[in-house]
Amino acid sequence: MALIILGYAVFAVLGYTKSVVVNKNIYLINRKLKENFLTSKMANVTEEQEDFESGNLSFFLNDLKLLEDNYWRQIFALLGSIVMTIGTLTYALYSNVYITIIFLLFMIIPTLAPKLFTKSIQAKTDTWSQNNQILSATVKDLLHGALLLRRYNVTGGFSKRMNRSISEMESSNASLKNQIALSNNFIGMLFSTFSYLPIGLGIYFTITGKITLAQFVAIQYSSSWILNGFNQIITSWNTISSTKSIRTKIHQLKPIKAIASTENTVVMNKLSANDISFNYDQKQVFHDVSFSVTQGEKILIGGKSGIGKSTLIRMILQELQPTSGKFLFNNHSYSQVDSYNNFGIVGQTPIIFEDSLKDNITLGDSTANDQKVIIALKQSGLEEFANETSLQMRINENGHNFSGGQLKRIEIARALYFNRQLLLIDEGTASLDPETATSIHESILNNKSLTVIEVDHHIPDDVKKLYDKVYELSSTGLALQN
Ligand SMILES: Nc1ncnc2c1ncn2[C@@H]1O[C@H](COP(=O)(O)OP(=O)(O)OP(=O)(O)O)[C@@H](O)[C@H]1O
Repeated sequence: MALIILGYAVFAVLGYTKSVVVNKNIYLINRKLKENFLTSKMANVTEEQEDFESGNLSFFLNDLKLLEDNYWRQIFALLGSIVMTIGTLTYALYSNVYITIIFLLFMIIPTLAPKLFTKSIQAKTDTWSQNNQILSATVKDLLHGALLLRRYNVTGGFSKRMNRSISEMESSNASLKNQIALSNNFIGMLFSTFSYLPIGLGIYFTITGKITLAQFVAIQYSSSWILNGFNQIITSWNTISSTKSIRTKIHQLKPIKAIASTENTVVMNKLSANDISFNYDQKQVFHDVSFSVTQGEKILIGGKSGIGKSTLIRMILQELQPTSGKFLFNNHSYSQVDSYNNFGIVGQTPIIFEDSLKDNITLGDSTANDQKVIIALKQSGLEEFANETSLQMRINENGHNFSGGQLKRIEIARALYFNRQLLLIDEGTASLDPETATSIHESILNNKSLTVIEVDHHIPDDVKKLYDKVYELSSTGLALQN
């Protein structure tokens, strides 16, 4: 009795140890995989990528979870089954080679069966993944716009879209699980059926004296272990193959590019645009645009909405290539990495991270020198936060605990902290009240060491006076206004 209890206890400890080892490995694999995925996506982002946030968020949370359950855990299960099967197979072969081979031959058919299901399971996994992405985009959109919907008293707004996304995702989830269950049960049935047939042969051999009764019993017992082992191997293999498209996407991850750092900045003397023309496909946006800006100079480029001001900024950043003409930095061609190393950008909507004020300025470098951050805060007009206590202040989601003007100044402080000598401002103050916009302009335009190219079409005349040059962009080129 005590021996039996001890046996069960040993099995329990072994079972627990196996789980701990598997979970430790899954932890290490997931950590590495998720870090690599996120770093690669962040390092290779471009403005053109559709559904970048919702698509990747869904892949990160859903597809990688599916990969854990249906790939990594199955790999460990597969290894366990292989060890068990080889062990019992060796024992069975030792008992009687011929009967064991007959058992194995009967298993060929169920072993081939998963091929029937591979394609349909993969297709259902792909549908599940797409529907998860659609649902993520819907959830992100609805939570982002929840307050607006409430303010219009239409909390049920977009309910059709929400219901459709949820139901399509859940139904593809159920459909995928059903398909895997159908496949596994079918394979299980074949294994059971084909394992009974050789038993008849075993009985015949025993009756005719070709094998002893002891051998027959040994083979029959071990055959059920072998059968289970094979069944588990095939089932795991079947589930593993359903994750093929997820694994393909991981293999296609682009390598991590060099990340821009303050060490790579060079002294800026001049940036020039020489006869720049640009088309989106066949549609001409503008042509023959030329200008230059030297160190410390501030220029403003106006022009009606849709004329191509943001397009021009993206070309300066080398994110878009001109149809003809060339941009030169210090009289040389330059790459996108050069532009990211040397140019700071302030856009219409501030990009704010749910983190400390310091991390928002140093972009996550909490080991950065506080004094350097404090200087950047002062230079950008955020004196009230230019102290060590305020640096640790947490900025809420979307910067809700800061004003629009303060968030804008945080973006400017970021560029100054990173020693960006050329600031590209794309309608940076358009959403602010005139007083705040003027005050922000004053702190930027009075900074002698900063070079500024700003594109905006609603800058008041008294602020226009602060620029060295004011241009007007039109489809036929750039005209100097002062
Ligand atoms: N990815 C794109 N594909 C095709 N056309 C585009 C694309 N992005 C912008 N456009 C078009 O190019 C033109 C210039 O757009 P751009 O955003 O540069 O104008 P803008 O002067 O900055 O406008 P605004 O002042 O309203 O911000 C517009 O007609 C716009 O519709």
